[in-house]
Amino acid sequence: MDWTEKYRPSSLDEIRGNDKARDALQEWADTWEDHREAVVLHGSPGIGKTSAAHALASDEGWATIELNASDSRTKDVIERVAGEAAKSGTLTAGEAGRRVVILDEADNLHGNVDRGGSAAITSLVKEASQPMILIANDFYEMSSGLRNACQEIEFRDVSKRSIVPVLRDLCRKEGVEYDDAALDQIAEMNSGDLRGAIKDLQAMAEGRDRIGADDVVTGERDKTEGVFDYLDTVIKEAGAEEALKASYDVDETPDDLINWIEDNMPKDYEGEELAVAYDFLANADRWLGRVRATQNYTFWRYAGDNMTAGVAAARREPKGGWTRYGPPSYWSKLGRSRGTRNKRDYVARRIAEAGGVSMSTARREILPHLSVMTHHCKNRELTVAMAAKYELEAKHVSFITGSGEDTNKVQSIVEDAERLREERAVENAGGAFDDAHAGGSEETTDSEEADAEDDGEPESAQASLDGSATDEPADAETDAPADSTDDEDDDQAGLTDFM
Ligand SMILES: Nc1ncnc2c1ncn2[C@@H]1O[C@H](COP(=O)(O)OP(=O)(O)OP(=O)(O)O)[C@@H](O)[C@H]1O
Repeated sequence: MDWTEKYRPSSLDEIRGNDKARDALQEWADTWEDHREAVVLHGSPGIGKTSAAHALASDEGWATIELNASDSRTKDVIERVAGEAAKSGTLTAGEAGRRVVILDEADNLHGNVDRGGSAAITSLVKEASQPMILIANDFYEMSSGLRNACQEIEFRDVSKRSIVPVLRDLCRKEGVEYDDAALDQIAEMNSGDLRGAIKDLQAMAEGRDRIGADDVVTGERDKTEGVFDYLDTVIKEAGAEEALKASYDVDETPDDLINWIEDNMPKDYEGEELAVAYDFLANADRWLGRVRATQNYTFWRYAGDNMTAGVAAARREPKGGWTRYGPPSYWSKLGRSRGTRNKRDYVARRIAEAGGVSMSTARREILPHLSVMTHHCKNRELTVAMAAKYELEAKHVSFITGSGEDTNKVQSIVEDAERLREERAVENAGGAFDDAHAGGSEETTDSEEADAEDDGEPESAQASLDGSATDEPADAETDAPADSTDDEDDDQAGLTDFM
C-alpha cells in the first residue's frame, strides 16, 4: 500500500511543519458561522493542503465532498454537485449536518471544458451556505474574482527539519532500519515536498530492510519525469488527440509546458514539420498572451490545443530512438515570462539571417551569449556594434542587455548604431569592393556575402558561436563617439565579431 495514503494525517494536529497554516485553518473553521467565507489553501504540491482539509473535516465531524476543478465537467455539473452540496445544509440546524466542499486544483480551471468554469465557481463560492475549501498550487493563477471571494491561507514547503522526523517515524512503523544520513538526503532532494520524500522512502525501502546512505544516491527520483514522458509522447509518436489528453496529466502550466516543448521539439523535428510546429507554438503563445492580458484562463485551452495537438499533428513520421530532452533554457523562460517573445524572435531571426544559422541555434546559443556579453550595456562598443549589425531598436537592445528601453544608455546606443550603419552604407556606396561586409549596411544579402567570404579566422569563442563571417576590426575606429562613461570594460576582441 502507498505509504502516503497509509499515513495520511487523519487529524489536523498530525499535519507537520505548517503550524501557522494549520492554526489559521482551525480558526477559519471555528469562526465560519460568523464570516461564511470559503478558504483557499495554496502552496506547492505535496505539502499537506489536501490532507489538512480532510483532517479538519474529520476533526469537526463534517462530511466531505471532493471535486476536482480541472475535471472536464461542465458548469452545470459543478453547480449541481457542489451547489447542492453547499446549499443543502441550509435547513439543517447545528454543525452535525454540515458538509464541506473540497475543491482541488482551483487554480487550474482552464482544464475545464466549460468556458464558464471560473465564473461559475466564483459565484458558487460566494453563494455557498456550507464551508468550502479550495486547494491551489498557485494563488495567483486563480482569477482575481475567485481570490477575492475567499480567505487565504498559505502553506509553506515543509522544512527538512520537519521532514526527517516524519521519515524516521515511518521507518520505525514499517520496521525498516536506516542511516540518519540517508533520511537527511531524501529530505534534502525533495526540498519541501513531504509527499515526494515519503514516496522516495517507500521506493527505497522496497526489498531492503535497511536504508543506507549509499542507497539514496541511485534512488533519486526525477521530479520532472512526467514532463519527459510527455515530451516523448507529443514529439515522438502521439496523434493529436492523444497528445492533448496526455497533456492533462502533466504537472506544468501551459506557460511552462510551451517552453519544454519549444526547446525540445527541434531535437527531433526538422524542416517542414518543424516550421509547421513552430507556427502552432506561435498560435499557442498568442493565446497565452491573451490569458495574461485578460486573466481569462479559459483561453489556456486553446493554447493547450495548439502546443500539444498542433505539434503532434505537425509530425510527418514517427520519431524513433531516444532523445536527450532537457529542461527549458533560462533564456526561453526569460523570453516568455517577460512577454517578450516577439522581441526575442525578432533578434533571433536577425542573428539567423546575418549569421546563416538556424533560428533555434540563434535563440538557444547565440542570444544568451550576447546577452551575457552586453549585460547592462557594460561593453558599450560591443553593444553598439551588435545593434548595428542586427538592426535592433531600443526595445530589442533593452531586451538583450536588460537595461531599460527608455534609458539614455540604450537610446544613445541605438543612435550610435544607426550612425554606424549609415557610415557603412556610405562606404559601401563608395565602392569598397574588397571590404563590403566589413562596412556592411546589413541588407539581407549582406549576410550571404559575409558567409561566402568567411575567411575562417574567427578570433574569439563568440565568432564560432555566431557562425557568421568575422572580419578584421577594420573600422572599429569609425565607431561613433563613445560618449557614455559607464562602459567598464571594452572588449575589442568581441567587437570584431559584429563588424
Ligand atoms: N504537512 C504534512 N504533514 C503530514 N503529512 C504530509 C504533509 N504534507 C504531505 N504529507 C503526506 O503527503 C501526502 C500528500 O499530501 P497532500 O495530498 O495533502 O498534499 P497537497 O499539498 O495537497 O498536495 P497536492 O497539491 O499535490 O494535492 C499525505 O497523504 C501525507 O502522507
